[in-house]
Amino acid sequence: MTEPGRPSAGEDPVAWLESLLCAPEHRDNPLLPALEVLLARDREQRARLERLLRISDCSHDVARSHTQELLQQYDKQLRRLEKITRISDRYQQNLLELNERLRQAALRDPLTGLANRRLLMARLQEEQERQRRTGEVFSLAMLDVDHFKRINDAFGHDAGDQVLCRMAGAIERQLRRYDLCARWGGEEFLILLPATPLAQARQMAERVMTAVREISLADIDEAIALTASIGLVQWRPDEGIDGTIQRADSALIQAKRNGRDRLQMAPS
Ligand SMILES: Nc1nc2c(ncn2[C@@H]2O[C@H](COP(=O)(O)OP(=O)(O)OP(=O)(O)O)[C@@H](O)[C@H]2O)c(=O)[nH]1
Repeated sequence: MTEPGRPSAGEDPVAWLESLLCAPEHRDNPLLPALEVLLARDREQRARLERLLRISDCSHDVARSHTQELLQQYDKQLRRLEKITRISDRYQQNLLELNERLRQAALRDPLTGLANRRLLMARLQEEQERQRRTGEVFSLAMLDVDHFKRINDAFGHDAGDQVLCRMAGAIERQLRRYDLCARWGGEEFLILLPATPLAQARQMAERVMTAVREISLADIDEAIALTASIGLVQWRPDEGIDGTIQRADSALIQAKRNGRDRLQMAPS
């Protein structure tokens, strides 16, 4: 039950006041004009408040959608960046591989895949410096295929190339991991044997000569017998690298003069 002169539970006090002001029994009440003014002001304030709330909600919505848009753009840029990074990684990898292939090409003989002169000279330089530090000597073998021109002349240049490649393989199979065989030019090979005195180098050179004799050329011609001559030298601390190579070359010439298919050691 509503207490007389009070709004019922849950009733809006403004609605209650409006209903009181409209009631005919209050028409002559002297407070009526003042209450009507207050009521009008209250309505106006409520309307303003609602307007403000609407504007605030609206700006919230705008801010929210703006933030979402920025987040989407950020995600998109991030995905793009990931893609670019992946591509750039791939390019870098390709570039590294290309560099490595170029480096290899600059240091390798294209026909046999052996070291070329440049790589051998660099290794000889290192060996010379190492010898000065450790006192260990190295040996050098200059190997030349015997009568190679005959193979070229009889079976053609391609067959000659095949023989050179098989020579390279046969020599390398006799070497240790730290030895280095280079193609010095034409049918001439230079073998660096680090930390190897002459007597030990001689055994290795003989093994190489045997391996050369055992190369099979049956697919080219049954009758070819492949042999090589070797000039062998031990490095001397009092000479430069060129001097050592020169002595190996002289020993090789001597081996050829002595009848080929043989090893000639240079005096130390
Ligand atoms: N197939 C082929 N032949 C080459 C290559 N480089 C050089 N030659 C040939 O190797 C031959 C070397 O001949 P020579 O210097 O007379 O020597 P040789 O016939 O081996 O005789 P000796 O060394 O005196 O036993 C020449 O015919 C060159 O043309 C090459 O890369 N491929």
